[in-house]
Amino acid sequence: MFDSLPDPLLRVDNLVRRFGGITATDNLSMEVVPGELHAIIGPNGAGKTTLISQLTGQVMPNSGTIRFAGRDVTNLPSYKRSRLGLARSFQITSLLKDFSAIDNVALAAQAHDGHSFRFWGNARKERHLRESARAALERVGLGARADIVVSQLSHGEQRELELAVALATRPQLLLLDEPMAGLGVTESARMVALLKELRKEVTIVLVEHDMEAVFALADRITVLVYGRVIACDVPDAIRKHDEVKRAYLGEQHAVTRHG
Ligand SMILES: Nc1ncnc2c1ncn2[C@@H]1O[C@H](COP(=O)(O)OP(=O)(O)OP(=O)(O)O)[C@@H](O)[C@H]1O
Repeated sequence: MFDSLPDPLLRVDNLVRRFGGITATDNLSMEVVPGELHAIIGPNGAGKTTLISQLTGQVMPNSGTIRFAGRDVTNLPSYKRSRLGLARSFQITSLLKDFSAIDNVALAAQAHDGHSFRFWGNARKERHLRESARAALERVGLGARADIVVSQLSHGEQRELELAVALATRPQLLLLDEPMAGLGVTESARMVALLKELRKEVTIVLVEHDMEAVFALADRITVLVYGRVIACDVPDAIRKHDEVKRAYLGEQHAVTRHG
């Protein structure tokens, strides 16, 4: 995809995070360049979610640095990173089930603009919030479902709504933690098609166990095992990488064949 890599949008250097005796992030360094879809894969417990949580500021590292858009954000709280343009797709569990799809997106946009949730009534009235919320819903294909209450949306639609909520903050970098989890074949295909569109507009870091989706979408793939980066390369090279095959892809293949 790139002849020579542009300056990174995100740069992680020597990141370490321990939980008791476990080193969940073990001297990890990586870069994400503008415009790429960078996937992070690895076996269960490899430290993928812990890494994403450190990028957003929900978990603080023991040591190392995180630079985003040219700034050292290692010690910044989550809301300040969000203002700089770093967004994590909200989990379904954080959607407000009794509110409509558009209310959920408008509230997220409002919170990002720095208003308190106690003024949620305004999110229903303020035109610019409604308009940007509607635009975000259109982008994920939920335009016609804007007024449906979340609890009435299908699982796949709720996943799409999570994306719209993240997009409403107009991020420079979108962090997605397992967007395909729990989706059926048709819903997964829809999500892949949607991410193919979104990647044209926003840089994406994708944590995903669905290897078909990862290899269809990623420009580059970083492979984690026990909190360490064992490889970072384009999909074709990752597929052929001996240590990756041994540590992860080979093992998955064996599970699929015999499981
Ligand atoms: N809050 C925590 N307290 C204690 N240990 C934790 C905590 N969060 C993560 N861990 C441990 O850190 C390691 C990495 O976990 P993490 O959830 O980041 O892995 P993962 O690659 O996202 O796994 P999965 O693919 O199963 O989601 C695991 O050994 C996990 O048990």
